Amino acid sequence: SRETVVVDSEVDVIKKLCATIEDIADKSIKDHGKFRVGLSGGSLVGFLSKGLPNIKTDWSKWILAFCDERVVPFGDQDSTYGVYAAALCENGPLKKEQFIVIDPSLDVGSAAKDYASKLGDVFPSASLPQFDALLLGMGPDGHTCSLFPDHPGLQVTDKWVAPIENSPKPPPNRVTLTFPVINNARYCIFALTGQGKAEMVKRILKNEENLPAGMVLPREGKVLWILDKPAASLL
Ligand SMILES: O=C(O)[C@H](O)[C@@H](O)[C@H](O)[C@H](O)COP(=O)(O)O
Repeated sequence: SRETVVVDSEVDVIKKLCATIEDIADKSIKDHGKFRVGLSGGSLVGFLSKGLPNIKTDWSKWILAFCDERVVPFGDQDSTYGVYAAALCENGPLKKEQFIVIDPSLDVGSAAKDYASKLGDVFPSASLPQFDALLLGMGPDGHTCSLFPDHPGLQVTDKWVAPIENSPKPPPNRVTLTFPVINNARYCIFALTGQGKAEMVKRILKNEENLPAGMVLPREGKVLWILDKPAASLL
């Protein structure tokens, strides 16, 4: 099922996003003792860096993986893990050991295989990883994770993690969760702000065009789009 919530501003998007995460984390920890969440990069990093430290949760039960990650050294400004670690570990509530990270020293294909096996350790008995929540953004072209329009990565169904070597959004080399994993999540949450996303939001949520972000429809789970007024202005 898909739900859309429109709030006034970015501050409200952050509040709604973090309140929703707090609630899902609480339910997940009560249900199976862990909260297994996938993080995206882009503007979501800023939203979570600002909002997460305020939530009430048992941080020790969190396991954080990445919906997609750039295959660059962790110290590189393009490393999504690197930015989250600086924001949430150095003097924040999380420890680096709680993050499931790629091995950036590998080539992209090997990094994808390596990451899939690390996910296997997090979801030991599963035939398919089932994240409690995947936190997503959407690019102005309708991409999400590192799954881009008209890109072969969209069709991958025999892998949990796909290598992307020609990402239209720099840097070019990334690994990304694939749709079998994405649509096996209990919750997928998009957080979008700004007029720059309005056209694509309309094409996906109103016109139902088949773009990557619109293909996020968890089989048994829920997808929630949290938009500020500018991003929702064409709905
Ligand atoms: O690593 C990445 O680049 C992100 O995972 C990417 O998928 C992001 O979510 C979208 O590009 C939206 O980015 P913005 O929110 O910054 O527009």
